Amino acid sequence: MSLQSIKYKRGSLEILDQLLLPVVSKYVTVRGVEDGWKVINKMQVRGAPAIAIVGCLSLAVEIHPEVFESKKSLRQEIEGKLNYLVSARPTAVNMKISADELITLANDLTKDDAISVDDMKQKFLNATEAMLDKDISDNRAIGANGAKAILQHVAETGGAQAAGPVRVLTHCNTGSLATAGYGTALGVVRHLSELGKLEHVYCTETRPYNQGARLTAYELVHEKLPATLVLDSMVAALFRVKNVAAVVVGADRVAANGDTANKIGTYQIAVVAKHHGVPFYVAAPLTSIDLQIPSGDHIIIEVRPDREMTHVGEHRIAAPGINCWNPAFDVTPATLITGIITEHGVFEPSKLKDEITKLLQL
Ligand SMILES: CSC[C@@H](O)[C@@H](O)C(=O)COP(=O)(O)O
Repeated sequence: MSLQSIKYKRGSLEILDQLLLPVVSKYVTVRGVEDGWKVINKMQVRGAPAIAIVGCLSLAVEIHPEVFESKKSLRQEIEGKLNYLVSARPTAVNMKISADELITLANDLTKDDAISVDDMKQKFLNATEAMLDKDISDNRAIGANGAKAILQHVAETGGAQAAGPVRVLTHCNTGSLATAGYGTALGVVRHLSELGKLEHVYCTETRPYNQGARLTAYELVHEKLPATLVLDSMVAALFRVKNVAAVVVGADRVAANGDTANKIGTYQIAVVAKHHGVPFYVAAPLTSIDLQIPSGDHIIIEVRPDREMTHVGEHRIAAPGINCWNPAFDVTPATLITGIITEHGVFEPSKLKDEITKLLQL
C-alpha cells in the first residue's frame, strides 16, 4: 500500500499534513477554497499535481452543499475561485491548466440550454473528481515509459549496468505524497523495482524544505525499496564512485522548448550529470507542460521565506542578521535534458512542442 496524500469523497476532503511528516502522520480537513489556498500556500500539501488536485477539490467541497440560482452565478463562482487558487503558489503550472480546463467546461455548460443548473453542478463535480483517477493512471504510464527509456539507454550505451538492474538518483519528492498516488519520477523508480530492475535509488536531502530527507525517504522506507539518502552537495561525488545509470526528477513547469522548472538544486544536478555522461530525465504529466511560454525565461520562480533556510524546525542554524536568498525552484535548460517522460511517451526536449501539439489535436 502506498501513502495517501489526499482523501476525498463527495463533500469531504482531507490532506496529509506534509509539514509534520515524517514524525507525525495527521490529516487536515479542507472545508473549502479558503482552506485549500492556505494548505497549498503553507506547503501542507505540495508537489505540482497534488497542488492542482487539492485546489480543484477544495472548490468541489465548497460548491457541493450550495444551491445556485442560475448557471451564471455558478459559472462566476467557479471562475473567480479557481483563479484565486492559482495565486496560492506561482511556479507549478498544473493548477492553472486545470483551472483553465474547468472554466472552459463551465462556460460551455452555461451556453448549453439543455443543461439545468443542477446538471451543471453535477458535471463540474464529476470533472473535478475525475482528476484523482486520471493522475494515478497517468503516473503509472509515466512509470512504465520512464523505466523502459532508462533500461533502453543503459542497454544501448553498454555501461556496467547494461542488462540492469540500475542505480538511479532522484531529487525532491515526486511520489504518492506529491500526486494522487504512485508518483511521477518516483513512479519511474517504482516501476523499475516492479520489473526487478532497480538495484538502488539515491535521494537527495533537497534543502531547505528537505522534501527528499523527510518525504521521499519516508516513501522509500515505507515501500521497502533499496534506497540511500545523500546530501545535495554529494551528487558529484556520488556520480564519481557509485556508477549511477540515470537521474530522474519531476517538474513544476516545462516550457515549450523543454526548459524545465523544478525544485531548487535540479539545475546543478543536471550540470553535474552532463559532466559525468549520466542521462538526465524529467518525468511530468501533460498537465505540467506549458506550451504557452516559449522558454524557461518566462517562468515565475517562487521566492520563499528566509526562515526555511535559517531554521530547521524551531532551531535556528544560520547566524542572526545574515541576508538570505531562497528561490524554491530553478530552471534546467533543455540542452541538459535527455528526455521528457510523459504518459504519452518520452520526448526529446527539442521535439516536445510538436509532439504534444499533435497529441492535443487528436
Ligand atoms: C510530481 S511533483 C513534481 C514537482 O512538483 C516536484 O519535483 C517539486 O519541485 C515540488 O516542489 P514543492 O515546493 O515541494 O511543491
